[in-house]
Order: sequence, then structure tokens, then C-alpha cells
Amino acid sequence: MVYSVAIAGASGYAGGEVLRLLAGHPDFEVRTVTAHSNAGELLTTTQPHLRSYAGMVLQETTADVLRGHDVVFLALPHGKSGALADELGDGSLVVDCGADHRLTSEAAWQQFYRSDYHGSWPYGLPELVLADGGKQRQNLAGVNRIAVPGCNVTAVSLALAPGIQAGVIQPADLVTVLAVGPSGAGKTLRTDLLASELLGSAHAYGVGGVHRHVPEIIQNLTGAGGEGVSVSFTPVLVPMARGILATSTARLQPGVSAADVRSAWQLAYADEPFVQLLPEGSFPKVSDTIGANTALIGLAVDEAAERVVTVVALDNLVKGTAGAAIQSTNIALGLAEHTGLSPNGVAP
Ligand SMILES: NC(=O)C1=CN([C@@H]2O[C@H](COP(=O)(O)OP(=O)(O)OC[C@H]3O[C@@H](n4cnc5c(N)ncnc54)[C@H](OP(=O)(O)O)[C@@H]3O)[C@@H](O)[C@H]2O)C=CC1
Ligand SMILES: CC(=O)N[C@@H](CCC(=O)OP(=O)(O)O)C(=O)O
Repeated sequence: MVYSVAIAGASGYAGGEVLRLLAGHPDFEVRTVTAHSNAGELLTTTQPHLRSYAGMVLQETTADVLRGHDVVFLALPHGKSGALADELGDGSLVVDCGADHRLTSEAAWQQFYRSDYHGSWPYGLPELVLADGGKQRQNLAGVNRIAVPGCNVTAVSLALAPGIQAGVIQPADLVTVLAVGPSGAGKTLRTDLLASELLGSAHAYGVGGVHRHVPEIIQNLTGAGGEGVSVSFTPVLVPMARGILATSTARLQPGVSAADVRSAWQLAYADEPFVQLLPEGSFPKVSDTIGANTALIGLAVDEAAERVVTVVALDNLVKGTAGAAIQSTNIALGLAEHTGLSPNGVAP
């Protein structure tokens, strides 16, 4: 069976990456693409690199246009998919790349997003370790709604959940500083994203516990078994088109050895082709993950500081968005989880 697909927000970065990956997927056929200000234009006007779709025209983003497809990917600005999704029937699998259905706490949603709450959907991070030692993929089989994680959240959650679940790091006093490229902010014109502001520089944003990914990180690490999770999260905008490099540190639990620490992460990811722990002494580069549906993890114990240090690299648009969306969709539909996805990146 070939599943019919519609993509809302197809003119944007996330929608474009879903399209790029779906072009290599044998089980999906993209029938409809929609946009907002670019509706009526050829898709290749805004996505000139997506030659497989030459001739497709961007339609208006409405429920009527999106309804009737087997799978609908929503890649819209925050706050724009909640009401739209409510109008799509249960017959379609709806996969939201935005934030509207990620948080299980309405209070946290209101505090960080300040817009109407539309409830939470099954969370699309298959490799996320859960408190019982299982993985989030067990909650995705057969579902008809998927909330794709925030890209920064994916990096931090994959970095820390194994240590929390295994009880080798303390869930309080986690610290992450994360370098991210401007594609994470979408195509929106912003003066702080101008090349002249970005090139040759780097700046922190969302500083002081106010970034909207903080509650999502806490939700995931609590789900991994952490009680009293607290995280100081600081993103830093750097001049690379794509990619995330997240450096996270956590206090060691008393009496835990460096070998205990490494085996916690090894156990979590030994069978995961898309989340790979690097050998001792190796740390990933963002450039190792560009175009790949892969998160690479480096791990060390800082004995003097009594902290575990993890370094995670991933492509925000692939493992951080479109790859996670397609991987989770494969699971929901009962397809082989890795269909249409590659652990290999492009280099140089
Ligand atoms: N970029 C990333 O790394 C990641 C993005 N995401 C999420 O994916 C979603 C899309 O992000 P991204 O692709 O980066 O953003 P872009 O700004 O690149 O694209 C936004 C898309 O939404 C459309 N759009 C804009 N305003 C409206 C509106 N009022 N109603 C309907 N459609 C609208 C745009 O259409 P048009 O161009 O025609 O105006 C465009 O297709 C966001 O929720 C984001 O959080 C998630 C993880 C990572
Ligand atoms: C550079 C930049 O602004 N990055 C974005 C990443 C957002 C993202 O991809 O996640 P969402 O789906 O939650 O938007 C940020 O830190 O907010």
C-alpha cells in the first residue's frame, strides 16, 4: 500500500526537509503541499533544491485541503496547528512538527507559549528512555496523532535520559549550553538572523530559564524516572546553517564509577542505529551529522568536578525534526522503523 500524504507549511524549512526525506521513502506519495504567503506559487519557487516535486503548486493551508490524506504533516508556526488539527478527522495520521501538542501540562503551555492549549499527543522521539527501561517507541505503534519534539529538546533528552533512568546522575542541577544554527528559527525574516549579525559571532538567547524548551526537557527527563528535575538551559546562536551541539553536565550520584556511567548509555543505545555513543575519548562534530537522521553522543566523567559531561551533535532539521517525524510515522503505521531514513550524513 502507498500512503497519500499532505504537507502543511511545505514552503518552510521543516516542511521542506520532510519533503526531501519523503522523496526517498517507498511507502509514501506526496499529493498535496500547502503554504501561507506563498500559496499559489510553485513549490520549487521556495524549495528550489527539491527537484522531485517540480510542477507541484502550493495550496492554501485549510482543513478542507488537508483532509482525506492518509498522513498529514503539519510544519506550521507555533500556535497554528492546534485549531487546524482539531478539524482533521480521525481517519488521517496527523504529525505535528510544531510545539502545539508536545506538553502534557496545560500550566506549562500557558506559561511558555501564552496561547490556547490543545492537549498533548504521543511524543515522537522513539529512542527516548522511559522510567521502566522501555523506550518511547512502544507508545507510538498504531497511533493517529504524533507530536514531534523540539530540536533542542531532542539533543538534551537523548543526552541525559539514560543516566537518569539508570540512577547514575542526579536529576537536579542539570546544566546545558547548546550551540544551534539559525535554520532552527525558520525562514522568518529577523534582524538577529541577518548574515551580517551572525557571521563571525555567537550570542546566547532565551537566557535565564525562559526558553520554551525548558518544560519539554523537564517533561522528558521526568518521564525517564527523574524526580525533582531541574535544568539550566542556555542556547547559543552560532554561524552554521544547520546543526546542534549540546554540552550537558550532571552531578554524579554518590558511589558511581566511570564504568557505571558509560554502561548506562551503552545499554540505552547499543541497538539504536540513529543514536550512537562514541568510544571513550571521542566527541562528535556537528558536521558528522548533517543530512543524517543521527544523534552522536560523546561521554566523559569529570572526576574533579564530580560531574558527567555529554556532548550531543545532530542535524536540527533531520533527527531534530523531519527524520523524527518520519521515523515515528513509520512506527505508527507498522512500517519498518528505519524506512526512508539514513544514518549517513554529507561531508565535507
Ligand atoms: N527549523 C527547525 O529546526 C525546526 C522546526 N520545528 C517546527 O516546525 C514548524 C515550522 O518551522 P520552520 O519550518 O522552521 O518555519 P518556517 O518559517 O521556515 O516555515 C513556516 C511555514 O509555515 C507557513 N506559515 C507561516 N505563517 C502561517 C500562518 N499564519 N498560517 C499557516 N501557515 C503559516 C509558512 O508559509 P509561507 O512561507 O507561505 O508564509 C511556511 O510554510 C515550527 O512549529 C517549528 O517550531 C521543529 C523542530 C525544528
Ligand atoms: C535558532 C533558534 O531560534 N532555534 C529555535 C529552535 C526551535 C526548534 O526547532 O524547535 P521548535 O519546534 O520548538 O521551534 C529555538 O531555540 O527556539
